[in-house]
Amino acid sequence: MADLLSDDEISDRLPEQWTREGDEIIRVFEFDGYLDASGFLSAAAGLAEDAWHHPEMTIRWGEVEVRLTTHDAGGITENDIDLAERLNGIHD
Ligand SMILES: C[C@H](O)[C@H](O)[C@H]1CNC2=NC(N)=NC(=O)C2=N1
Repeated sequence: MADLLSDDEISDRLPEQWTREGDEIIRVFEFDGYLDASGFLSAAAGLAEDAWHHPEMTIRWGEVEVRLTTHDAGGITENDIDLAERLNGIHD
């Protein structure tokens, strides 16, 4: 199981456009409409399954909010950072 990251490690490794809220890292990905957001959601779910690391994702018109934490560790680990970077990669 991945170890919890320290506050400094989280700050240093937080990917672009992501913010930290307590035990989670969050990004709201923006899109031109609902179907674009839906396509991202599906692709993101595939990356999560590949990583075997599953975020909470909320789809709204024109955006997908992604919240990542490592439940098994009770906080933020490198698994969260790594998946956040991969999600940036399919959007930015
Ligand atoms: C049993 C299963 O391997 C675990 O629940 C995995 C699955 N996906 C997961 N996703 C997240 N976000 N955190 C976990 O600790 C986690 N653990």
